[in-house]
Amino acid sequence: MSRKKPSKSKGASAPAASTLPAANGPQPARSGTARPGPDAPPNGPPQPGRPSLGSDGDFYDVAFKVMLVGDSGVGKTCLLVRFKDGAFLAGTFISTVGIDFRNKVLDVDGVKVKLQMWDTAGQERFRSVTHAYYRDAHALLLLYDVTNKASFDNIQAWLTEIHEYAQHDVALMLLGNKVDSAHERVVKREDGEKLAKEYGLPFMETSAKTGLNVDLAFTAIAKELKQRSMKAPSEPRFRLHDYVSREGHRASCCHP
Ligand SMILES: Nc1nc2c(ncn2[C@@H]2O[C@H](COP(=O)(O)OP(=O)(O)OP(=O)(O)O)[C@@H](O)[C@H]2O)c(=O)[nH]1
Ligand SMILES: [Mg+2]
Repeated sequence: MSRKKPSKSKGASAPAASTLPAANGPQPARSGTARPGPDAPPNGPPQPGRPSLGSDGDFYDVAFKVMLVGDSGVGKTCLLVRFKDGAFLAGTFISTVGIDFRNKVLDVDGVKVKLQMWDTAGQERFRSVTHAYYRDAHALLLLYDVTNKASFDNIQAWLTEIHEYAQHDVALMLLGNKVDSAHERVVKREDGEKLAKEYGLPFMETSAKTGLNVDLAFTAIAKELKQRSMKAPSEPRFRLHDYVSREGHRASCCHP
């Protein structure tokens, strides 16, 4: 069994994207799937009955790729670190170079779902690098910063890019981050809701600093992807929109 250690360093150079079948199927559990790029095995139907050991030493049933996109500085890396490690990266802003990734295995209704989370660089000069990864993504978290109007205005441009490069059925969620910075807020919650409605996207406001809605955003995506790939005929359909609007906490509720 392969025990390759995946590169986790910032600034990891971008491997070429691996080929996916048109159906954008989930990755079945098997060793070595933690490593993105040319060595990653082709996707295929999930095999929930055969939990496998990933290269991080983590058992999982099915794996999916989730990509974080949005302008530089909106908090993609911090959101990922908050979710993965439960910590906030305060201090000097270190912009991501190229692409970085982290893995986390979640228990979704008794199924071990491994999320391979790709943290992209928001800076324009890395755009061609990130384009190569879109088509392999099963889900995209599109972020803007509620204290930065330009990052909100750029959401439409990001959606155009997503439609151009991602799979047509990619699971997509819009996140307005940094809601802890109430005094600096320039994008109202209603504006985010309106934009999300316009494009038919599930929407939540988050804070990588306090952790507000961070676990929820990733869990919602994991539930959606797991259901898409292994829903039993008798099982009621998971509705991402409903789940997110029902479970999403408002910043004023002072959740963690
Ligand atoms: N107050 C507050 N600051 C945040 C939050 N999330 C991120 N930040 C800060 O915003 C800055 C940018 O965060 P990053 O996560 O590095 O931004 P990024 O989107 O990864 O940026 P690129 O890698 O350049 O694309 C850092 O100084 C963070 O400390 C948040 O939820 N609240
Ligand atoms: Mg970053």
